[in-house]
Amino acid sequence: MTAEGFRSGFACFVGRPNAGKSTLTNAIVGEKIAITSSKPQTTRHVIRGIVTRADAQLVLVDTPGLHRPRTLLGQRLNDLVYETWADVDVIGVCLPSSQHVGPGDEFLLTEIAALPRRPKLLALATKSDLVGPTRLAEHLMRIQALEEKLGIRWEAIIPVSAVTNDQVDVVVNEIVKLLPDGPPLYPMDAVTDESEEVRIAELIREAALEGVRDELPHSIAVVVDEMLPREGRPADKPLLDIFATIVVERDSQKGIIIGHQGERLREVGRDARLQINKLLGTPTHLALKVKVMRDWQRDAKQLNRLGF
Ligand SMILES: Nc1nc2c(ncn2[C@@H]2O[C@H](COP(=O)(O)OP(=O)(O)OP(=O)(O)O)[C@@H](O)[C@H]2O)c(=O)[nH]1
Repeated sequence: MTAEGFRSGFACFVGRPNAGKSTLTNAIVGEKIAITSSKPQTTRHVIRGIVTRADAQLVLVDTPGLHRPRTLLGQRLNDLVYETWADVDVIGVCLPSSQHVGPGDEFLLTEIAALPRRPKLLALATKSDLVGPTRLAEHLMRIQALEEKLGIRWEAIIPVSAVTNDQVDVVVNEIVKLLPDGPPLYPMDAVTDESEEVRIAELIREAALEGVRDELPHSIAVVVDEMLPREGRPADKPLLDIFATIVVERDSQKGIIIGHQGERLREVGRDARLQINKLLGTPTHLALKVKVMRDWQRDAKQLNRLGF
C-alpha cells in the first residue's frame, strides 16, 4: 500500500578519497554501515543504506573510489564504479569545503558527464564545519563555475556537515525530490541489504587496519567463516561465536597484523567485537585467524572467493 506520489530510487556519493562520503552516508542512514577512517580508500564494497519515509524510499549505494587500475582488483573496482553510476538516479558529488576543487574532482566530473545516461547531479560542499562563511562562499562559487567549465548541471549546491549534522536533512530532501515516482524497492523496514556477514567483515577489516593503513592499505581482506550461537547458553544470555579470517598477501604483513606475541591481533579482536556487538545487539565471541594468500589481489579465483 503506497500512497500516490511515492518516490523511490537510487543515489550514490562520489568524490575524491577522504571527501566525506562514508560519513555522510552514515549520518543519513543513522547506522554504522560504511567504513570511515582518516585515511583514503577504505570503502571497498558497494553498500546500500536505505532511508524509508512516508513519502519516499531512497537507496544509497556506496561506491569505491575511482583509481588507476594496477591490479585486477583495481580494474574490478573501477568497473563497479561505472556500473553503479549508470544505475543510480542521483549522484551527490562531494567536494570538501576544506580543500580546493582540483584536477581530481574535475576528472571525476568529466567521467560522469560522459555517461550515456546521465544521472541528476547534486553538489555537496562537505565538511562545511571546517571553514568560515567567506571561504565557504568562495567554495560554492567555484563549484558553480564547474557547470560552465565542464558542461554539467547542478540540480542544487548544498553545504553540509555530517559531523555537526548541519543540513544533512536538506541533502536527503533534495535527493528525494529528484527521485522518480515509484513504489518502495525494498521492504519498508529495511535499513540495508548488505548481509550481516559482509558488515561484520568490514568492521573487522577496519579494526585490523587501524594504525597500520600506511603499511597495508589494500592488502588485506576479511572473510567471515562461520557464525553460530554458542550451545548450552541460557535463553536470556545468548552468545554468538564468530570465526573470521584476515587475509594478507605476505608473511611480513601477517606479522604486522598479529604483533608482538599476538598483542595487536588481540586488540583488533577486542575493537572489532565491540563494534559487532553494537551492530548485532548480542554479545559475541570473536575468533580471528590470519592467513597469507600470496597475490590475492591479482588472482581471479581468490577474488571471487573473497566476494569481489
Ligand atoms: N570536520 C568534519 N570532518 C568530516 C566530515 N565528514 C567526514 N569527515 C572526516 O573526514 C575523513 C574522511 O571521511 P570519510 O567519510 O571516510 O571519507 P570518504 O570520502 O568516505 O573516504 P574514502 O572511503 O577514502 O573514499 C574522516 O576522518 C571523517 O571523520 C564533516 O562533515 N566534518
